[in-house]
Amino acid sequence: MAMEVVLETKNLCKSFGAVMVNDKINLTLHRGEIMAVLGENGSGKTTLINMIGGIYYPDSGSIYYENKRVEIRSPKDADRLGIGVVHQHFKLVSSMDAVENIEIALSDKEYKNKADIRKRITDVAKKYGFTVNPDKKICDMSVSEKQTVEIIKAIIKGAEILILDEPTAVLTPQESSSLFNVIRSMKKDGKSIIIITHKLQEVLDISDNVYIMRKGRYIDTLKTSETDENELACKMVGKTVTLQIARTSYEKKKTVLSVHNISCLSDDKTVGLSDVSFDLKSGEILGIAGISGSGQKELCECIDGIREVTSGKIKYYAEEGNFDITNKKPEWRRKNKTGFGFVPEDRLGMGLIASSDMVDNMVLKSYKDEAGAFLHRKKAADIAKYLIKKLDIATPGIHTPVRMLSGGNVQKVLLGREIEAGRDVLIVSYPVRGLDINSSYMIYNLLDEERKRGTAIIFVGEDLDVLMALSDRIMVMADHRIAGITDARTVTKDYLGSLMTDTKGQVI
Ligand SMILES: Nc1ncnc2c1ncn2[C@@H]1O[C@H](COP(=O)(O)OP(=O)(O)OP(=O)(O)O)[C@@H](O)[C@H]1O
Repeated sequence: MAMEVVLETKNLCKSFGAVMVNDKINLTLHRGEIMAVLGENGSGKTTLINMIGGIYYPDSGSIYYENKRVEIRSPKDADRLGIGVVHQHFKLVSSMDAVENIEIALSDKEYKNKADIRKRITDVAKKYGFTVNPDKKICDMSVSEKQTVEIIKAIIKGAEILILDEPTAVLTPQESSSLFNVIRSMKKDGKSIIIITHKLQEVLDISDNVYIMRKGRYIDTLKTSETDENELACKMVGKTVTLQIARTSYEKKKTVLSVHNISCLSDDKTVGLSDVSFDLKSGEILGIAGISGSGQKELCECIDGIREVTSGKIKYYAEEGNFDITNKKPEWRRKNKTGFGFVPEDRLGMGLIASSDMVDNMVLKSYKDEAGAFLHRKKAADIAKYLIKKLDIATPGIHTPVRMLSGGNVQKVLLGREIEAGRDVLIVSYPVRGLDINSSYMIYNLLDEERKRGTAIIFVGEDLDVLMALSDRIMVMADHRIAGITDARTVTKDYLGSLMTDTKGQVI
């Protein structure tokens, strides 16, 4: 690796209120280096890149670009220096196509001509191995395509340093590996990359060095080729962590949910689900595997009552009696106490109010049907306190607005709320996206505890090893139908992989 230093931070400090979230941070990035930044949720990673990217201004300390001290007071300053940041929430105009989005992002007159921009996009795509349609509207693009536009935009704006904040959290494994190929060709071209990711396997796969933070402090920089998952996890958390998933065998008592031949439409009115049937028992985790977009989202939404089922039936067998919940709206479900815990894959639709604190957000979900405003607020406050302890949520307290929490901690609030609602059925889609490795295992073990309590769980996941370790059965979806339902204890990864690409819909 070339040893030329491109970026250096010296003693960078940033506090929010009384909390020091970056404490004397020194980081050195070399030309052509891929540096992974690793740290638990709330350890200060995003804050650090936000200072380098001009979103926050440091309280003290300095930043050097190519050995010259620089002032980065806005994202425009960062752009001018050649620092491009791709945030988790993309900054693109949905109604415009890629060319128009890049056009408005450029201050440089040279590229203001649409044909020039289109050519620049295709040149960059060709050079680094991206696939992109410059004339496609952002609203019609997949998450991965939108991310591609963001990265191309940064390169066209002249980025020599590219900073990616959890870029793979929203990508399928296949999309992640194409992104990594692009990152490798950028490195070959002399660009430097900082990547934040919680996935240790990715850190080992893509980076040259790993920069580790804990509770706002710098801990260590490790050479990737000389470390492993266990060392990374321990350095990050500050103690030995066991990366083990419990799977309690539980005698399944009764069927709680029965899905009979359901079909539905997708958002774009094509097939969303085709003739899907299965039963779910109390105390069972049914893992759902499949290439993203194979009907998992539609299935969860039909069961939760927020997507219309066009044919078929969904039945819920509760203590209080049997209910046909097909196409029953959330209000009806709430009134009849037939609602389920639900963590959808689209986090924005999860019903958290960013400006409210944890207590109000707890009240939102479950406790408003109970008598007495004071009582249910007290109960919600108790649950908020319990969750902070149980899930190790980093927050100054139960009355801090949720928007002030780090991404992973917001996610823990949501997950905790849905799990603690104590419903008979819990549906979780990609529950550990954005969570650090320690918190991810905390969640797996919490799901196991729920199973022990008799909760019936639908767990949509992407990591086949985790699905195989945690679930009782795995249902594989392909092409919006069931490709197979297998015993998670005996199935092989290869077999699951073959079902994921099977479009014949053969139930085993
Ligand atoms: N605007 C803000 N106001 C108050 N506190 C904030 C603000 N932004 C971040 N924080 C706090 O700073 C701490 C560090 O947050 P940061 O987002 O940098 O963590 P992170 O390491 O990126 O976490 P994650 O992995 O969950 O994304 C958190 O405790 C968070 O609550």
